[in-house]
Amino acid sequence: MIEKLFIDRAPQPIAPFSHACRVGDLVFITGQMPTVPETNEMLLGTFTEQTHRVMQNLAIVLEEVGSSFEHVVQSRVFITNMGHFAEVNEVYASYFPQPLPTRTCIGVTGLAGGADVEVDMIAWIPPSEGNP
Ligand SMILES: C=C(N)C(=O)O
Repeated sequence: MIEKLFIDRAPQPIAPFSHACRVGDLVFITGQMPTVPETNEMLLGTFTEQTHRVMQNLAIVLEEVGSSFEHVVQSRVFITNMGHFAEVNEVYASYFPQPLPTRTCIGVTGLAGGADVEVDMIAWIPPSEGNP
């Protein structure tokens, strides 16, 4: 069964998608943008600022589905300028315990809403009271 999840606390969708789809103990999370959840406005700051916001948005979704950065198995990072690769990596890595999940980084010509950073993830949902 596929469970399509809508997360109230996360930034609201700016395109036709669910925040996440759960299949068994895996959750597939839509690419998060640097959108501020409280205002639903895009934070178009530096790559560092945008990456923090993106990772904070992913933290909201991970928490709401009963997972965490520790349980991410794969991510994809999209950035509009590979000149900021190192800057994005530093912020990105700071959210994970070691060892890191698998990842692909892709340089793109543009992202929705004029953003410079987008990250999507696949994560495992470990057993818990709500997920026996
Ligand atoms: C923002 C997106 N993740 C999208 O448009 O697909």
